[in-house]
Amino acid sequence: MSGSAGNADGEAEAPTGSRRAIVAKRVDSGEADLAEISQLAAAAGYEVAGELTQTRTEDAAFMFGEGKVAELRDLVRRTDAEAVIVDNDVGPYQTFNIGGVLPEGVEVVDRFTLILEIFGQRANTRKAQLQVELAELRYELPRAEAKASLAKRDERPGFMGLGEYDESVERDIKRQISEIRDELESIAEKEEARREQRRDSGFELVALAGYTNAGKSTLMRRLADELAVDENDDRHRDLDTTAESQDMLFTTLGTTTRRAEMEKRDVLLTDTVGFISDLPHWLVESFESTLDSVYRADLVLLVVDASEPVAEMREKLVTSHDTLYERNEAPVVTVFNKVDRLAPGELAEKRAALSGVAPDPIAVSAKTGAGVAELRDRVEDELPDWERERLVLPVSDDAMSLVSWVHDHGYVAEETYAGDQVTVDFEAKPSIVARARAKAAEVSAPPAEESA
Ligand SMILES: Nc1nc2c(ncn2[C@@H]2O[C@H](COP(=O)(O)OP(=O)(O)OP(=O)(O)O)[C@@H](O)[C@H]2O)c(=O)[nH]1
Ligand SMILES: [Mg+2]
Repeated sequence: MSGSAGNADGEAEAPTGSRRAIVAKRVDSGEADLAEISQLAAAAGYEVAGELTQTRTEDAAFMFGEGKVAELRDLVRRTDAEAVIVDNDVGPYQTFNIGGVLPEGVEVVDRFTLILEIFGQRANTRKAQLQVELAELRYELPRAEAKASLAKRDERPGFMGLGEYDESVERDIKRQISEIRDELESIAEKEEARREQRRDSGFELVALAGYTNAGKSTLMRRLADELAVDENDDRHRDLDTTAESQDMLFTTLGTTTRRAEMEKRDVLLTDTVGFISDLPHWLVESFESTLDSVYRADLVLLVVDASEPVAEMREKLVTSHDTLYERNEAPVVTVFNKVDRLAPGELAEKRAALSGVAPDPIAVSAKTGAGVAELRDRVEDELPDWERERLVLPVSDDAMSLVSWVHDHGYVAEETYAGDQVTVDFEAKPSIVARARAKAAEVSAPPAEESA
């Protein structure tokens, strides 16, 4: 029914053909690192045709120094690039000014626009599309004014293809934003209701979170049953049927929920969009309803790629904690993934170096499966405590259906029959134990003979 929306066989996608782009970045001090912006460019379908960096304070008009912008123009000409991707928070006027120096038709793309391009390409559900649209509009809003005055000055007619501009554009953007917010809110409410319903059915909700490309989806497949959630819970279909993995940033955009194999607990594991640094709050907020699957979980597994250098791991952990900080309600367990790539001794060193941001991490390889059994145990340990209860019931049809309900909603340690009595010794969430007691009271009650 749900046509497979993603690309099927791990074939690297080139959604828009290869557009050639220059990646550029300015830093106040030190050396500009283009690794991540280049990966983002590749994820958006660009081929990186050239690089340019500058260490200097920000130029108000051009972001880079004017001489550097001239260099950029020459590089664009030489490489025949169609776009310049700037890994800085480029203001509307700076964008306009850089564009004015570049050959006609060459686009200036900043980090956020690039990320939105990637999200736009991956958005295959109504919710994802709305979130991307919301983020685009929120990006556009402060620029609308700048464009209006630029267009009025007629310095470059049809600036960014938007033709005439007036205040009504701003009003229109605001109206669209509020409409999309309303729709997203109603989606979020439905999802919250679904989470509650799942909790009522005895499931614990565990979410995978972490920087993009940390290995969340790969770990999901390790931990989860092949059984898709909708087979357990047929009223609700989750999004994609598979959580894809690729060595690419933002492979996952939507949310996938699977039942995870645990010893005692019934766990629903959710994989979702990864975190990335230097995102403005409006962009993170636009994806709030997707991030709710993390924020509202019972436990968060914060996955980090442990094959990266300590400094990078630390930065990514800090970004992840910042993203979680405001809204997250659940306990967090840090998972050092990709330990198959570590040299002997490296794990201990990294653990020690990162103990401040990653206390007591659990080390796994989602690829080989090493450490995954320990991770399962750890998840069960960290989930909120269960209560123990023992019910003695008269054997009857009602009692048997209660016993099977208890099996479905908790962990039965022992079930014994003696004479016409059955005893179930079990553990479950406090709310489940309370419901089991109430049901037991009904089952055990003497046949209806209430006096009138
Ligand atoms: N060597 C090694 N590679 C891994 C391991 N886990 C994941 N990978 C690789 O890391 C890359 C990213 O994995 P994903 O599972 O797509 O990562 P993700 O966190 O879901 O990434 P996004 O959805 O893009 O945010 C893929 O190429 C995986 O094959 C691991 O334990 N060891
Ligand atoms: Mg993923």
